[in-house]
Amino acid sequence: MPSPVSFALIAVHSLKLSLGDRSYAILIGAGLLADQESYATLPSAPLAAIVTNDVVAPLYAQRLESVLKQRHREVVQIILPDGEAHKDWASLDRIFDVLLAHGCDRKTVLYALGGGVVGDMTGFAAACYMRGVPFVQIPTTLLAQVDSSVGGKTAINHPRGKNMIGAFYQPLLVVCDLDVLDTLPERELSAGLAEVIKYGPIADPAFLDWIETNLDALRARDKDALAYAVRRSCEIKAWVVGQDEKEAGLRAILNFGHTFGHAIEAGLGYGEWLHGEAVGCGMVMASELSARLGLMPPAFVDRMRRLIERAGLPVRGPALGAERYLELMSVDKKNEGGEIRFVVIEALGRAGVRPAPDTLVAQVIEAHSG
Ligand SMILES: NC(=O)c1ccc[n+]([C@@H]2O[C@H](COP(=O)([O-])OP(=O)(O)OC[C@H]3O[C@@H](n4cnc5c(N)ncnc54)[C@H](O)[C@@H]3O)[C@@H](O)[C@H]2O)c1
Ligand SMILES: O=C(O)C(=O)C[C@@H](O)[C@H](O)[C@H](O)COP(=O)(O)O
Ligand SMILES: [Zn+2]
Repeated sequence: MPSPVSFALIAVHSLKLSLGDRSYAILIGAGLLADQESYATLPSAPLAAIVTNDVVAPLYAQRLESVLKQRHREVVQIILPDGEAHKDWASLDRIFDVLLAHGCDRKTVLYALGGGVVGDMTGFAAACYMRGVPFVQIPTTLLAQVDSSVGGKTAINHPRGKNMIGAFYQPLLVVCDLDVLDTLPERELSAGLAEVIKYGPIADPAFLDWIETNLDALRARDKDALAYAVRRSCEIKAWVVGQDEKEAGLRAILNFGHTFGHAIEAGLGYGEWLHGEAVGCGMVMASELSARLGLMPPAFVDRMRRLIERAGLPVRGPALGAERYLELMSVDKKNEGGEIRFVVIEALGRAGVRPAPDTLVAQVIEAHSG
């Protein structure tokens, strides 16, 4: 595990995700989106496309287009409908239609400007268009800055399961501009905190302590606190992905809370609960499972539930019924041979993946839903 940076005023910081010739920088700082310097290492190409949505476009697309026009002859904007419900084939088709209509070629650079939904779809479009074009992540939500923009998981949803159609495809660069978090709705900030909290129990107990101490500052959008949270989260994610890009093993720890969380998202039809909300609640359930398997003490479940609640997140799942949860969780990429596999905490800062008896999982669900 990389040793943590000190919690102090951070200007622009550059981390590296090491993946051989596909390594890339993760820039973190204020005002980076409209700073020409942020993009200096990118290849020059005549054409570029900004992929964004109808909420983010009015806020930031023009600013990005102005700076990119200094690098590219033509910059196309592709504005998708907002929301998780649109992380689908129709949005992907729209991206391909516009790219083809503008004669975009293999050198065309795609810039994902938005949250995780835009980032995941732009990455998948970049992986597919002409069998692969370069793309850049410019995450504009806390969740996207601490998690989805880093690591190259790209996908769309299927009604039966979350992120079921996708590819591993790495960006050339990630640009996290902390200033854009100013306009983020409070509910979305809380959703991002779920993925920040995740890194503590799976990899870094000291970070969990730090989050508990600094949660109020994070919710008040203190820039130093946010800078540290983004930086430490990206450090941990880059450390994991750098060792296991395609989730042969270790990377699955980043899925803590997601087996239950994805069931909630799919079960409610994508969008009613935010991804971060479902993951927050899913982490309470996965903590309970860890305790019922005898791996962690009951006090750990209380600690996680209290922190997730303090972050402004729901801690009880929707009343879908244990049987429906189990049915939904039977569609999960971690499953093997028809067996549902869960990320559990084995010791504070260490996670593992294992199956659990349906009866035990049902008890966990009954205890934390409805
Ligand atoms: N690829 C990965 O590794 C990974 C990791 C975590 C999550 N995800 C995916 O990410 C998605 C969730 O991402 P999200 O939480 O960013 O949701 P999102 O992309 O839907 O964005 C949340 C909301 O905030 C709006 N928004 C974005 N930036 C804004 C800004 N600066 N100011 C005001 N509004 C803004 C968006 O338009 C949207 O309405 C899910 O689909 C999830 O599966 C992927
Ligand atoms: O990067 C990863 O690996 C993660 O699991 C990060 C998760 O936060 C993210 O939600 C991811 O998209 C879930 O992956 P999936 O393979 O379960 O779809
Ligand atoms: Zn997630």
